[in-house]
This record gives sequence, C-alpha cells and structure tokens, in this order.
Amino acid sequence: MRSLDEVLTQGIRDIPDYPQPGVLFKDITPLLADHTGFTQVVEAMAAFGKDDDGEVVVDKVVGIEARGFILAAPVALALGAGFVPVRKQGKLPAATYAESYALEYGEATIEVHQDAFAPGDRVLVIDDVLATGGTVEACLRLIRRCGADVAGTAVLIELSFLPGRKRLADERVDALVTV
Ligand SMILES: O=P(O)(O)OC[C@H]1O[C@H](OP(=O)(O)OP(=O)(O)O)[C@H](O)[C@@H]1O
Ligand SMILES: Nc1ncnc2[nH]cnc12
Repeated sequence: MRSLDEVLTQGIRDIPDYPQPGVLFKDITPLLADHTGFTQVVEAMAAFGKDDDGEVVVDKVVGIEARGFILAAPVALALGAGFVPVRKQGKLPAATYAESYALEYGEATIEVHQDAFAPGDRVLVIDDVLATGGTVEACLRLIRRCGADVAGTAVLIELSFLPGRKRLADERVDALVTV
C-alpha cells in the first residue's frame, strides 16, 4: 500500500493562474479518480473525528460547498455521523443563517439551515483547501450561531503561504498536507 504522502503527492496537481493570474490552484481531481488513494484520504480525515481510543467523538460532519462536499460525505459515513451541507448563498430551501467572507479570489456568502444541528451537537468541519481561512472562519460562525459545538476542522491541503492558520489560531485545525 502507498503511504498517504505518496497518495497526496501523486493526486494533487498545481494549476498556475487559475481561476485568475497569480493564483496557484491545487487541483484534487486526480486524487478523487484514484479509488485506493481517495479511500486512504477519507480514512485519514475521519480519524480527526475520533479520540485516541478510536471512539467517534462527533455527531455531525459539515461539508463546505462544493469541493468540501466530496470529502465530507464519505467522512460522515465512515464515522457513522450525520452530514450537514454549508452552501453558497441561495441554495438551501429552509430558513438559514448567512455569513460573508473574502476569498483568495473574490467574495462569497455561505449559509446553513438554522435547524441543521441539535443543541450541543459536536461538529467536525471538512474542506479541501485552507487558504486565507475566510471560508472556515465563516463556517465556524454559522455552526456556533446554530448552538452546536465545533469539535475541529480538517482539511486536505493547507497553503502555508497564506494566513489561514494564523487567522484560525484559536481553533483546532488539522491538515493532511501543508504546502
Ligand atoms: O481559506 P479560503 O481563502 O477561504 O479558501 C478556501 C476555500 O476556497 C475554495 O472554495 P471555493 O469558494 O473556490 O469553492 P468551490 O469548492 O465551489 O470550488 C476551497 O474549496 C475552500 O472552501
Ligand atoms: N490556491 C487554491 N487552490 C485550490 N483551492 C483554493 N481555494 C482557495 N485558494 C485555493
């Protein structure tokens, strides 16, 4: 079996100047097309929802639209936890909370259903990339407005040349790879 590092090195490619000049885009589509690699990644991310004895310590897994969905749904199933989508503005049908934030390449608003969590639910947030940290920060605000507890955030890739880690200094954030 390949190591997780090999899987990540083989499965993540750099696309310069996408979606705009100056951005080095981390493309995870080769990894997603690699069944054994994708399986290893899901297992590694699910481990952040367990304690040292392997007991599941989260009730819900949040995925952030769109790439976060791809990782979070299988992580939720692997943990036996519920899946909650955090979506871009205007996509969720029932009453929502909304938070706006700045991205490496633009601005966005994300939303969550107000009734997505039971009070005190322990929540693991999953996304593909931590860049400026604006998306995760807004997502954590949404979860807390719902009355749920953030257990942690796990991302596939952390971009160390951007200030995401610093911005989230008070939060538990784990990354499978830092570049
Ligand atoms: O740390 P940040 O600077 O906030 O950036 C990270 C976010 O940017 C990307 O999402 P994007 O909004 O491009 O959406 P997509 O998943 O729909 O492609 C990525 O999937 C993260 O959610
Ligand atoms: N450089 C990057 N590559 C992929 N996704 C991103 N989201 C924000 N910045 C990104």
